[in-house]
Amino acid sequence: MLNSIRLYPDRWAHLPATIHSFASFGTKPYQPKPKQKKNEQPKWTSQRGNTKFRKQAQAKNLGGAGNSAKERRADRRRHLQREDENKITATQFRATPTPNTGPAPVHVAMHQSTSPTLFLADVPSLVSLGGPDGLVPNPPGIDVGSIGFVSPASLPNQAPPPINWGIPEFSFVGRSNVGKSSLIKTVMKRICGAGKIGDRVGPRVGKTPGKTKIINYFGCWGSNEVDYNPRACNMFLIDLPGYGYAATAGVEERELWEERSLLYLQSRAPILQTGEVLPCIYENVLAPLNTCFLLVDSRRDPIMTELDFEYLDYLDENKIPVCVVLTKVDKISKISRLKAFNEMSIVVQQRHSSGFTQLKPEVLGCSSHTGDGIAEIVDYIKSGGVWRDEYYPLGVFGDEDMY
Ligand SMILES: Nc1nc2c(ncn2[C@@H]2O[C@H](COP(=O)(O)OP(=O)(O)OP(=O)(O)O)[C@@H](O)[C@H]2O)c(=O)[nH]1
Ligand SMILES: [Mg+2]
Repeated sequence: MLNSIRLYPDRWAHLPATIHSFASFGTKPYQPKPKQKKNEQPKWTSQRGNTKFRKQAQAKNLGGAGNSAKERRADRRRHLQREDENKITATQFRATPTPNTGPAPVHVAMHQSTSPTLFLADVPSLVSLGGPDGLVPNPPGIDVGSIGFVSPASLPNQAPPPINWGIPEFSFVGRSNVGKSSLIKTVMKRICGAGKIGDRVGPRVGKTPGKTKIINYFGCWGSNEVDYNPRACNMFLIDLPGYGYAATAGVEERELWEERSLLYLQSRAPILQTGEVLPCIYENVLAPLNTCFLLVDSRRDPIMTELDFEYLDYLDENKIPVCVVLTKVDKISKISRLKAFNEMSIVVQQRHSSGFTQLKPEVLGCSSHTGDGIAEIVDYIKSGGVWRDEYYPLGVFGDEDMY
């Protein structure tokens, strides 16, 4: 025990002086005093009139030394209360050596989609699969040449574009401060060389969690587009408020954002309120939510938090295609990157084997600061996201050259 006190000197430094002197802790473990029997009088009451006791008590400042009986009672109550508090503190801070567990073991399970070089280089390019009669091959990708802020869509009077416009949407979700807005901004810059078109600005980035408070739509137009109106967009990138801790808002406000984000996702997903899953196409309308990028901070250990899992469950229930992106990879070493990718890949594999089919098997990674991995995310989007894996009946896209 004494050794353990020496091992953890800091643990004691902040304790009040009374605790330091308390029971010379460490020599023997704390034992609670036996409970007083019901009808037994407390010791001090039998000595109430004892002048010697009172003087001793006064000297030790133990209470019971006041002038009137009332004062003495109050003194004793305070003393007993203090003693109780000390007991709790002493129990809490008892010096028990905690085993030194050392750094967490690194699980190295090589997986095709997890090597740190792969995420920089390998996102499958669009493969035209062809299809049975009546079906056309995958759309040849989404043409995006310019990009800009379209509208917020958080409030009822800020309705998102009607789903029958058939414009694909890519939304970015994740914990607050994970880097959603930064990623959208960087993707926008990669696509059109700037984050701004006219007076339309890019997403706002902030150091404090909770910067983005409403759902923001960023429209992307074709490279030859001259009419920058939302109807002419070829796709939308959607910046959502983060979940988890937010420094800029209280719990209630945060919960409101979360609820709005979840409702938005549900309303754009290929599943109806009745529970019926749309086969991507419903009355010639494509469910607009193409892919939901779930951003996870690559520095986290363990990589996924409870909230991330809850969010994944929600996305799964609503049949929303999810692609996991590890962010801020510039902040960690190569070995930590490998560890993060492996850990994430194991999570994806486990989810797949438990029937979570909406999760894309590839794990992407990026840094919005250095630009690593951004080209792959842009490629993924431009090549049609999850749509590249599917077939669509002829005429779904209306004008064939929409893409
Ligand atoms: N080093 C590094 N920092 C990053 C990266 N991406 C974002 N950040 C920083 O992380 C902080 C949060 O970035 P945001 O893009 O505002 O994060 P967010 O997820 O939109 O946050 P909320 O809007 O609060 O939910 C900012 O200080 C960014 O500069 C990255 O790839 N590398
Ligand atoms: Mg943001």
